[in-house]
Amino acid sequence: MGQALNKSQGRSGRKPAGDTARMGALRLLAAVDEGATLDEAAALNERLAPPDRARARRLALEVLRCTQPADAVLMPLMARRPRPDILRILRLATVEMLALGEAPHGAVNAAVALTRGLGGKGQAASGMVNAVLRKVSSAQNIWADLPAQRMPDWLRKPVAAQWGEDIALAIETAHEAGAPLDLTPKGAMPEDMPGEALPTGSYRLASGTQVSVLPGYEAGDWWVQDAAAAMAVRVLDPQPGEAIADLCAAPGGKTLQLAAAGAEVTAVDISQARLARVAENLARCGLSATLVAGDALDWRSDAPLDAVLLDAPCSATGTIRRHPELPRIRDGAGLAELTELQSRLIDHALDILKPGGRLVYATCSLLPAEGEDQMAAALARHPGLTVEPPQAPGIDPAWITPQGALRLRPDLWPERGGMDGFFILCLRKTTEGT
Ligand SMILES: C[S@@+](CC[C@H](N)C(=O)[O-])C[C@H]1O[C@@H](n2cnc3c(N)ncnc32)[C@H](O)[C@@H]1O
Repeated sequence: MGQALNKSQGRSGRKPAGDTARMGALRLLAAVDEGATLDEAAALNERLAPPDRARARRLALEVLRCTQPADAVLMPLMARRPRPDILRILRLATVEMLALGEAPHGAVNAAVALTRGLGGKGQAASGMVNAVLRKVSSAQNIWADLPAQRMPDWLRKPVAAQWGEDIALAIETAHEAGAPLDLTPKGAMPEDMPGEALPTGSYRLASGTQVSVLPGYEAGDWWVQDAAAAMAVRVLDPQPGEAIADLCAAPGGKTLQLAAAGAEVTAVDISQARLARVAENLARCGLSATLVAGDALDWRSDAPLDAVLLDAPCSATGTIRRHPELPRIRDGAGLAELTELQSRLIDHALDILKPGGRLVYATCSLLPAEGEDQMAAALARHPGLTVEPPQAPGIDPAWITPQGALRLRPDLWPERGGMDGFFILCLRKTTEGT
C-alpha cells in the first residue's frame, strides 16, 4: 500500500477513478450537515452522469449510516477535530475501506486528491489525511467490533422504553444494514423478474438494483414500495367498487394498491407538487383515481365512504434505513404539532366515514406517540369503534400488538433484509356512530 499512497500522485493532474462520484457524495454530505435531506440535496448532483449520481448517493448513504463508527476509528488518530470539509473526506474514505471493502489504495489516493483540491488549507492537511487513512486501512478488527450507530436520545428513549434495550440495538443494526428494493405487483409479476417473492405479497431485490431496466417497468406492472408500507392497504382489504378515500396520498404507493384492487379511489393530498407524482405513478401503471389537492381536514365526499386510509404525516422514523440523514437533521421538535394534526385527521376521517365503514390509520414511525398511544387516545375519544384484527397473507402473529394493531419494525425479518417501521390499525365505525 505504501507506494500506492504516494503523495506525488495527486499532483499528476489525473483524477482517481470514482472521483466525480466521491465529489458528489461530499456535496450531499455537506448539504446534510446544513440540514437538508438527501432528496432535497439531489439537485446538487444533477450535472453528474446517472451512474456517478447513483454512486454518489450510495456513498453518502453509507457514510450517514456509519458516521459514528467512522468517527470512533478516526478521532483517536487525530490531535484535534479537523474542519468539517476535511472530516467529511476522512469519513468517506474510512467508510469506503472499512464498510464497503474498497481497496485502501484507491480510497486513500482519492481522499488525498480531494483534500488538495480544497486549496491552501487542504494542501497543508493532505499529509495528515494520508497518514490517518493509512492507519484506518488496517483497522478492520476495530471496525468489526464497533456497535451500530445509535439513534438520537429523542428517538432511542421511547423506542427502548416500548420494546427494550435489545430491540433498540437490533433496530440500530437494521438501520446500518440499509434497505433492499421492494416492489408491489399490480397483478401477476413478470415471470422473468429476478428476486424473492415475500410471504406478504411484495417482491424483494438487492438494494442498488436499477429500477428502470427491470421487466415490466415500462408496462407499469409494479411500483417501488417497501414491504411494510404495502401492508396498510393489505390490512384494509379493498374490494372492487368500494368508495375509498386515501387522505394523505402522495407520492401514491397506497393509492396505486387501492386502484389496482378495483376500488373507486379519491386521493387527497395537501401538496399539489406531490400530488403530481401520484398522477405520474397512476399513468405509468395504467390505473385511475380522482385526485384532490387540498387539506384533508376540509375535504368531504359527496358519496358515502366504505373505507378511509389515513397514512398520516409523521416523523418518518420508520424509514431511517432509507433516509439515514433523518436522525442528523431532526431533533424531535415538532412532534407535538404532528401528533395534534394526526389526531385531528383521525377525528375527521371517522366523521366522513359511513357507519359500518373501516378506517386504516398508518404511520411510518417508530414512536408510540404516533402509533400505539395515538390510537389508544382515539379509541378513548370514540367509544363506537371496534378494532379489526389485521388479516392478510404473511402476517406473523408476533407482529400483532395486544391492541390489535400491526407493529412492524426494521429489526423484523433480519434474515430477509428487514422492513421499514410502520404502525397500522384497522378500526370499524359501528352503526351506533362514534
Ligand atoms: C406519509 S406521506 C403519505 C404517503 C402515501 N400515502 C404513499 O403511500 O405514498 C404523508 C402525506 O400527507 C400529506 N399531508 C400532510 N398534511 C396533510 C393534510 N392536512 N391534508 C392532506 N394531506 C396532507 C403530505 O403532503 C404527504 O404527502
